[in-house]
Amino acid sequence: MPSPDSVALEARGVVVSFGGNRALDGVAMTAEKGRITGLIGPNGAGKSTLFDVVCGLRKPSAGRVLMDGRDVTRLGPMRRARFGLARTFQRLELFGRLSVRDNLLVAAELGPERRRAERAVTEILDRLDLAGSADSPADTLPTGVARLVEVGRAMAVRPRLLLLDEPAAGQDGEETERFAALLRSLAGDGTAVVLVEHDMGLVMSVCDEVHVLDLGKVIAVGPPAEIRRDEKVLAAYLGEDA
Ligand SMILES: Nc1ncnc2c1ncn2[C@@H]1O[C@H](COP(=O)(O)OP(=O)(O)OP(=O)(O)O)[C@@H](O)[C@H]1O
Repeated sequence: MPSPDSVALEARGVVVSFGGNRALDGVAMTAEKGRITGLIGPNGAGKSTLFDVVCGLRKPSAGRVLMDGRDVTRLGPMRRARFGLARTFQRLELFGRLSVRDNLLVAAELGPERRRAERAVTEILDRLDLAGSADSPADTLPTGVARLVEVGRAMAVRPRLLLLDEPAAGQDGEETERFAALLRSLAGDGTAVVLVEHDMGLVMSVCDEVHVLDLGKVIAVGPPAEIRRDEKVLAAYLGEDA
């Protein structure tokens, strides 16, 4: 059991229905500071819906969300962001005509580092190895790089809880390796990182713990080595359309 002080995020008994479809059916999950928590599951399992609930974009019909032990279930996305939550989206949400640097500046100027926003952005660009693309308009970037910019924009608000929705989609092998190192260094700073990702190699190599969702229910929680040979998990993925 993690100590209460180390838990950055706790979701309890979360229920979300779309008409008759229970997208989340009593879901619980925790994410700890300084650790990378994977959230995996076949298509339609409920991963993005759980992110929507955690960041305040969707109200659950039952259940609670706690950040640093504080119940934020009734708070909107802006208040949660002020408490230190940042998120990237599966569908890219960059300002296409703004440069990479300006995309990051917009975020940094909203965060705790607004008084040194330009310096903070330069540091992030270096950390992401994006200095060479700083002046490129976001809509000219290859997808893998654009996803990295999204992560940089989330980093620019100095989050304590960072939700990443398929950040490695579109990256090649080398980019994914660099990205894995970045995730480890973010966790090393004390950030609680939650990773939704279909690249199982990445999930299994970087995550400290993995939660598996299937049809709106958590079917397994554990370290990657256990999850990889869990029969319920294997069965859920075998049932997925290739
Ligand atoms: N806005 C919506 N309206 C109706 N149904 C929705 C909506 N959003 C999600 N769903 C349904 O809820 C379920 C969970 O969807 P969700 O997108 O959370 O899954 P996911 O695990 O993120 O899938 P993927 O890996 O394909 O992104 C699916 O059955 C989906 O069709």
